[in-house]
Amino acid sequence: MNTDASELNRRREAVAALGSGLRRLTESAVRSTADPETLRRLADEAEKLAADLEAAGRRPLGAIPELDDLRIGQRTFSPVTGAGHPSAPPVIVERNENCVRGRFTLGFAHEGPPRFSHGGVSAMILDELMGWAARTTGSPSMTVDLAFSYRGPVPLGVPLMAEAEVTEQDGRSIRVEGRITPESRPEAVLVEASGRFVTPEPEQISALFPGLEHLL
Ligand SMILES: CCCCCCCCCCCC(=O)SCCNC(=O)CCNC(=O)[C@H](O)C(C)(C)COP(=O)(O)OP(=O)(O)OC[C@H]1O[C@@H](n2cnc3c(N)ncnc32)[C@H](O)[C@@H]1OP(=O)(O)O
Repeated sequence: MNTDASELNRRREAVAALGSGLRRLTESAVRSTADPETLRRLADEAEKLAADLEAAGRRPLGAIPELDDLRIGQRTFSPVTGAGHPSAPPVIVERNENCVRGRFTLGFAHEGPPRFSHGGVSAMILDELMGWAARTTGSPSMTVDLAFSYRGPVPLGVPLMAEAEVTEQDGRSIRVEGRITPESRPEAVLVEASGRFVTPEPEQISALFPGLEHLL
């Protein structure tokens, strides 16, 4: 495959366009009040679209998409930040020296209590952003311990912000704090998180991610 810069850009734009269409479809599906005949007809069309995508080529388990850069948290198909993922908000991330900030709006696809986010969605967003904050130390790491306080319900359809920062590093262990707030009221903390991330030993990296060591 030709992977020069303009070809990668064309692919990136096409992946984002498909992701955007699928997100609209997902949102429409979970809001739909259509009759059973309409739903059955659309289900058949969805199966055909899936078969077309499968026939056009699929990456094997563990293969990193050529659009990704794991060192900076660029993951095209992440369920949190991926422009190509059908249920990612997606969170748009800015990285700074030892912290990251993400902006996003949640929809019906992320609903828990009526009108509010599912608690697991907030947790998933914080886990990923806190992981990328830990990565600002220069070492790849994995979540080993993560605790949340849900202080207020997280509204759907409202611009939100998630922030994560490294507060301590001791050898392989990195402490990270995170929070979700409304974008317009950063002082109103809705979810607070505190976690520990551990850098696997080189032999653990080789065992867990064979062949990917140079990408981490
Ligand atoms: C990398 C590329 C990513 C690249 C891609 C990243 C995408 C972003 C994703 C966001 C982040 C995730 O979700 S990551 C996915 C979720 N996480 C995981 O699957 C991790 C599962 N855990 C593991 O595989 C393992 O715990 C390792 C490999 C991380 C570490 O194993 P280990 O080396 O045997 O650990 P061990 O020596 O026992 O412990 C090391 C230190 O951590 C502490 N520790 C260990 N486990 C825990 C624990 N559950 N709770 C508290 N503390 C713990 C120990 O007390 C010790 O502290 P001390 O005695 O030294 O003080």
